[in-house]
This record gives sequence, structure tokens and C-alpha cells, in this order.
Amino acid sequence: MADGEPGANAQPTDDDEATFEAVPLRHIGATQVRVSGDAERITTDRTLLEWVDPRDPQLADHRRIHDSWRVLRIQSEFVAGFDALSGVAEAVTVFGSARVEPGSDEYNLGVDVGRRLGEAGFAVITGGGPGAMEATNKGAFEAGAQSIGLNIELPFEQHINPYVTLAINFRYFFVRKTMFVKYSQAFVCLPGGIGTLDELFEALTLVQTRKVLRFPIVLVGRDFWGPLVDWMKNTLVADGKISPEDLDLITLVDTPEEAVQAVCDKAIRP
Ligand SMILES: CC(C)=CCNc1ncnc2c1ncn2[C@@H]1O[C@H](COP(=O)(O)O)[C@@H](O)[C@H]1O
Repeated sequence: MADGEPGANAQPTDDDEATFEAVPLRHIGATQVRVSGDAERITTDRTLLEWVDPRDPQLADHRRIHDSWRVLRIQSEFVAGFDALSGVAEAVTVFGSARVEPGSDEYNLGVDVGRRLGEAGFAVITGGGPGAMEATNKGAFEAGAQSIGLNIELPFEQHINPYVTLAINFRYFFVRKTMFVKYSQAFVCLPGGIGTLDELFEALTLVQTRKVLRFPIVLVGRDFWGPLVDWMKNTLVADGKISPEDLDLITLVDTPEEAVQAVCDKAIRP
């Protein structure tokens, strides 16, 4: 394929994707960009979500045909996820920063949380990445519990952490997020950034709207999470944006022991 031709610079993730994305990628130039020295891959989520000008005659079919057929790929990702996770009995999903360094206090916090959840009889689910995810999987692994990693395709090189005993790779964020909720009875959030906040607030929305019932959401670390909860109280409740009872959806704790106790007390268990 000559340079300048449709899809010439595309960085597909497999052969299927190469065929599938050949035309649509032209609209974004599909040049390889570099982030922190790593080649940035064009992810499936990006090709789904990026704006395409439907008035461009060469792209006229993009939304109509490619997005419609994309549903089959999305469907297959749901099928693979359901299939791989259907045997998971009792599980807790733990979220937290991808940037926590091994050996740090926050890493050790994750290990402790994972280990205690494992010892309490839960499988532990994380995003399968580095940092707090790795720490939590490590704790669960060392406790002999099922240690699950739901990995996500990212623009840069990404490896599942070595403490995962059941790994699934997802291309679509929203498919993966369905699995976190569907296969766990509680969420535990360790300190984290935008990814963790996204996962936390999605869970809060699902519980608030009663899409999910009796689903404890436990935040570990009062110093870290306290100011956010205070803001929710002083601004969201005070301004009438949420009800005072909505704050009861969150359990704020300091230690891994309290976190696991809160899960055991509040989650649906047989
Ligand atoms: C070093 C680095 C940025 C690696 C990214 N690798 C990742 N692998 C898997 N899940 C992730 C990754 N980054 C973010 N997430 C998701 O978002 C959350 C962490 O994002 P953050 O660091 O809080 O905002 C995790 O709970 C996880 O579900």
C-alpha cells in the first residue's frame, strides 16, 4: 500500500482490524504519534469515538456501514467476556491508580486489600494493569484466590501484570466496565486518578439509579477521599444536586481490614 493511500499509516492491532479500519482511518491522517517515547497505537475505542465528517464523499459510508458492522465486534467482546467470567462466584472489583510504584505505601495498601479480600473468600477483579491494580492482584494471588485482570487496549504498550490468574483483553472500555459491575458484588476504590474516578462515579450512578442493588462502594484512605466526599456534601447536597442519602452509597474507611469488613457487611452473599 502506497503512502497517502487509505489506511496507509494505520496501526491496526490484528489482521481483522486492518481490513476493518482500512478506510475509516484515513480521516484522522492515521499518522503514528509518539507519547513519552512509545509508539501510540490507534485503538479500537478511538476509531469508534473519533469524529468523522460525513460530508466527505470518501467517508460517506463510514458511519453508515462501518459503525453498523462494528456492532458484531462489540457483540463478540461481550460474548468472550461473559463466557470467560460466567464461572466467577463471589468477587470484588478493586480500582486504583496505574501510577503507584511497587514498594510504596499505596502499593502495599493494594497488596493488603487484595490479600484480605482473597482470604475472605472473594475472587479479586482489577483492570489488570500496573500500580494499584498489580498490587491488588498480587495480594489476591498470594492468598491463593482467583486473581482476575480485565485489561484494556491502550494507545501505548500495555502488559497484564504477572499476578493475574485469569486475564481478558478488551478493546472497548464500555464492554470492560460492564464486566466489572456484572461479576462483582462490591467495588473498593484505592487512591487513583481520572480512571479510578470514572469507575467510582459510574458505580455510584448505577447504584443511585437502582440499576444495581446492595452494591457497597468502599473508598480506602480518608485523607485522600475525604475532601471529595466533603465536596459532594458541601456542594452537591447543599446545591440540591444529590440527596443527602446519596452519600450513604459511599463507605469511607482507612484500613484494608475495615474495607473488607465493609464489603462483608454490606454485599449480597449467599
Ligand atoms: C502506566 C499507565 C498509565 C498504564 C495504564 N494502564 C492501565 N491498564 C489497565 N487499566 C487501566 C490503566 N490505566 C487506567 N486503567 C483503569 O483506570 C483505573 C486507573 O486509572 P487512574 O490511574 O486512576 O487514572 C484502573 O482502575 C483501571 O481500571
